[in-house]
Amino acid sequence: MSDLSREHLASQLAEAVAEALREDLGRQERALLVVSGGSTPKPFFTALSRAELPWERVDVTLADERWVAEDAADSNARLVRETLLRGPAEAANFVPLTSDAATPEQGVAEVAERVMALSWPASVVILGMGGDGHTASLFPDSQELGLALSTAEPLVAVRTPSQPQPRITLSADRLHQARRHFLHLSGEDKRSVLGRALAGDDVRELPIRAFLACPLAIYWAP
Ligand SMILES: O=C(O)[C@H](O)[C@@H](O)[C@H](O)[C@H](O)COP(=O)(O)O
Repeated sequence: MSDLSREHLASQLAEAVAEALREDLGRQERALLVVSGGSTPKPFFTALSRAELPWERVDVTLADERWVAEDAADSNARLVRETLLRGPAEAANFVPLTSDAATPEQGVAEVAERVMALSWPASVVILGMGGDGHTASLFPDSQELGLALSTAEPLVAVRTPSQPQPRITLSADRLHQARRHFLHLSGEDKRSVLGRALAGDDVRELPIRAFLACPLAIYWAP
């Protein structure tokens, strides 16, 4: 693992995303940025937070979220608040994907209203990928995967044996509603999984495949 190359990749991705936001803000009032959570994005979020742009006109939301309190260690909202919404980017408008409801099934309608009020299509969607080929919370072992891949609804509550927490995720349809898609991943294991995904077409086996047909800028470092 080369930290330097991952840091460099993160900076390159941050520059590309900042440029995309500037471009859209040059012709519309607001721009929507949809980001993924997990561990990979941290250096990217830090680099992007330093970008000089009219952040007060940028809405930021998540591709998915664990249904946990926003101050929980594994909250994606906490990750975004602590690493992206700093410095210049602190002025951005962050829209989290959780509510006070006890479960994502009870909270999904309220969160969907909040998300639908944003300025779609998004300027940018940043996807990550897990070792099982999931992206957002489109997990191959989730009983809601078929729904999340086919519904026109913006959000789906997800439970999956491979994850300790219930989740909420943007649907594949909603994640496709963006002008630009980026896939940010690192390491040899994920490169190998991506290679398998590119060589096949069964989306339910490797859900990242749902995004490999559309223009997708892949940012990978060892
Ligand atoms: O909530 C999440 O965990 C993410 O949205 C998820 O889809 C992530 O992108 C992958 O699981 C990769 O995570 P890592 O970057 O931690 O490998």
